Amino acid sequence: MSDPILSIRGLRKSFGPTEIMRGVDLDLLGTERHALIGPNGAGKSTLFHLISGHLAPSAGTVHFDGHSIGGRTPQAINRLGLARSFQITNIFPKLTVFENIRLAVMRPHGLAYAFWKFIDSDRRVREETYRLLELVRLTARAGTIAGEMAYSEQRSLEIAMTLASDPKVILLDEPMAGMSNEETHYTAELILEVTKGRALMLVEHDMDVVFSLSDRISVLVYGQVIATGTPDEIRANASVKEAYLGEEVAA
Ligand SMILES: Nc1ncnc2c1ncn2[C@@H]1O[C@H](COP(=O)(O)OP(=O)(O)OP(=O)(O)O)[C@@H](O)[C@H]1O
Repeated sequence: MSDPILSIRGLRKSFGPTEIMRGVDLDLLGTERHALIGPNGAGKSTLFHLISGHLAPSAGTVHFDGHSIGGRTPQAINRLGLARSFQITNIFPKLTVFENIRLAVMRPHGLAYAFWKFIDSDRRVREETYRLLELVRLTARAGTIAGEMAYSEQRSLEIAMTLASDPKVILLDEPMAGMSNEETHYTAELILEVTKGRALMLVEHDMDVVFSLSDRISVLVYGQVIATGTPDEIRANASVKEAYLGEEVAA
């Protein structure tokens, strides 16, 4: 399944006297879908913050695509090809769907908002914007004000915006949160489709999604990875059952 594109070793994070990450080792392979699961407060969001540069590690290393990225800024890490979605907070709710995606397409080029008019004539930006619209099945919504769409459509938009920088690694934080069963199913299919050929790391509480979408799963408990393996391996792992999954999911 390819070599690791992201390697985490001995990662620690303390807030004051409290150690939240207690020596995490984790590899994300180049084209795998890898879910991070664990009980509330285990440190999943903190680990994402440490990978994406929103928090600096207290100790340990994070290597991404040949670069040591621990402690770099989110912008610097993003430029190297790691994109993180923050649910729908990346969206500009008063702009149209098209304008949102166009903005995301332009962002990696460092073009300022003021240049929109000029850029409007740039065929490549338009083409790429339409390609992404189509990829997330929002072409018919191009002219819709983003904030007026259904939650799952806003999620699709957000995924398109995450893809705009053509990242090698995508971190998705609870992509199904707040969705109906139907929306969850739709979004899972979409994630499968749009992350082909890239690495995905996913934090998600819906275990049906986790077990059907993932190539591998890591279980984080109290700031440590207690197991990494295929869905079948994780289901059968006695310490995972005991610490987290219980009999219900394992059955
Ligand atoms: N900035 C902070 N300062 C102090 N404590 C923090 C900070 N951020 C997180 N924590 C603590 O770290 C622990 C892990 O939190 P984190 O949000 O990473 O867990 P999680 O696994 O993502 O939980 P959930 O599944 O509920 O989202 C929690 O006890 C939380 O209170």
